[in-house]
Amino acid sequence: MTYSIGLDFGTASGRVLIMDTESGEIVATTVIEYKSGTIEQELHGNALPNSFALQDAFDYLDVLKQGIPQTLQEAGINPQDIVGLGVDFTSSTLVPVDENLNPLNGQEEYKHNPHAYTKLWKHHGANDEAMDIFNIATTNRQRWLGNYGFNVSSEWAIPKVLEIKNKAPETLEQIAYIMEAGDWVVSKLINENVRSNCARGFKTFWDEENGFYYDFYEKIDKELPAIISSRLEGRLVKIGETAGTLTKEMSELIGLPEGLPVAPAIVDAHSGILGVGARKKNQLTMIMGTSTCHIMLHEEQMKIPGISGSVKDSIIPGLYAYEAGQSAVGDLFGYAASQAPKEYVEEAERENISIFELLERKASEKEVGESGLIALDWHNGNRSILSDSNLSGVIVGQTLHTKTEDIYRAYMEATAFGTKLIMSSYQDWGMDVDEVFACGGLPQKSELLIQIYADILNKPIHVSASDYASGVGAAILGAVAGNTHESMDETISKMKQPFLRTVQPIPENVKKYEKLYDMYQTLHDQFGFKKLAFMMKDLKKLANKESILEEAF
Ligand SMILES: Nc1ncnc2c1ncn2[C@@H]1O[C@H](COP(=O)(O)OP(=O)(O)O)[C@@H](O)[C@H]1O
Ligand SMILES: O=C(CO)[C@H](O)[C@H](O)COP(=O)(O)O
Repeated sequence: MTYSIGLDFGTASGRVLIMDTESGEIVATTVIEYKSGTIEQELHGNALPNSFALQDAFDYLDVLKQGIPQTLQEAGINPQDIVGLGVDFTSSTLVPVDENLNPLNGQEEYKHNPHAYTKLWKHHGANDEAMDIFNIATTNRQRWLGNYGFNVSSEWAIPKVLEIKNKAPETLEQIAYIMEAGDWVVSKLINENVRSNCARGFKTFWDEENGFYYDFYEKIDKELPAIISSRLEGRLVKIGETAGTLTKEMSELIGLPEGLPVAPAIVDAHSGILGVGARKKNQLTMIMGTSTCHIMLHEEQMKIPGISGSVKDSIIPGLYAYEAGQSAVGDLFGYAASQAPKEYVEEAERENISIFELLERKASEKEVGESGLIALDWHNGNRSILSDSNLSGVIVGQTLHTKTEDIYRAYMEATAFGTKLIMSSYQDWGMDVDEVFACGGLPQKSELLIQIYADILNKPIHVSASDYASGVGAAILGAVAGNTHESMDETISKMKQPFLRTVQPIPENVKKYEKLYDMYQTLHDQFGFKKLAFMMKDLKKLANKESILEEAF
């Protein structure tokens, strides 16, 4: 028997999976929480701006050093039977490193310097830079931003690099490479600076044909082209290929055989597509966790406003993958749960259930529309379709009778309405949505959530049996790197996870939600209007799709 390892690095933890490459069985898993978590309020006693979300890359190494031996032991298998290893990671999560690929924050003199730390995908410290880049693109928006939804997000790599240049130029001098965290893990494993086409295509203004858009960088900042070519270049490896093999040093550290094939890193959400086995056009996959990503596959590239991006060969060789997303989903539910009143906390304790479970049960007892609330889920900004990290959350209709569970349910509905808007954008551009898949940590945790999504999208939703779809995807790429089967397609067929259940829309709820969706759209357009109006002006000129845009917005 042969096995493959998937390393899935999420927002709060890293997960190690060992999978049987023939049966697709997940033989063992380990979850390692990041010791420093997300560093948001203060760094070693110094306050950080609200927009900051940093991590300590040494925590990722713990996932390798502790997680892999622990999982091997639990699986009770011979490490020599492991044939490959794959890595997926959140993105754009950037690690600044020195010449030896060591994170800069590990050096004593940089311990207190936020710009020496990993900037997590949801770090919004580059909001001003993103807006500047968006404005600078005016002269050639179709070419530079066309494959990026005609927009710029502070969650992407280039604004974050520019932020370091603007706010900490002396630190930038000491940074040898700025790496996507997934590329960094792979590079450490094989001891070579390699970069995957997946995150690069989605987060850096790059495509395979033209490479980095150096003419655009030049317009943004005269020094940027040199910064990018020295700090972001590296040997390019494509999804489906092998990045390299495990070094002796790493082999001794993590207990896997020297020379083990390692796959290039894939963005975590994208990896989920492989895990559920979505391979055809017209399949929409929602990867639902701290945030949600909505991925579509298609054989053509279209410049769709408000969609985060499209990249060829980034998940399935030969197809374009489109990504859209919502920046706060599980995070928003976590925030709502943290606001629960004392009597709810006590009730949950008495019943020995989590606050999530208590709120879900109470919210399930409510009828659609009963609370009179409508919310906008922009508590961590809006990724799609407005791409504005400065936007904030809204809840209307509160009265003295509003209960915590009403708000909790309104937030769930808001995320589903946001997903409907994203799905409509795909449909407006000619991508039918025949099937909807849900994976990630959330779908299994909340039945109510998936029912609300089925009702609001008016689509049956197939829920993955594994809450580790992204890790499964990484293990699939590990098996592909190890040449386990004839083709990538065959590897996916053997290792993808089955569906746990299909949730059907309830017709009565569908009707009620249609009315609420109209209200949601009004609210969405009112509060997102400023940025939208700005985009509309250019998009009308560029995209020549006036009627569709007018309807959609
Ligand atoms: N029962 C639950 N209902 C709703 N949300 C939950 C529940 N349990 C955890 N969450 C939220 O799910 C998110 C974690 O999702 P998960 O997919 O496990 O992790 P990641 O995003 O790191 O990959 C957290 O933001 C948390 O607040
Ligand atoms: O932007 C991303 C993908 O492009 C992030 O990786 C993602 O949104 C964070 O993932 P998760 O919610 O699973 O932690």
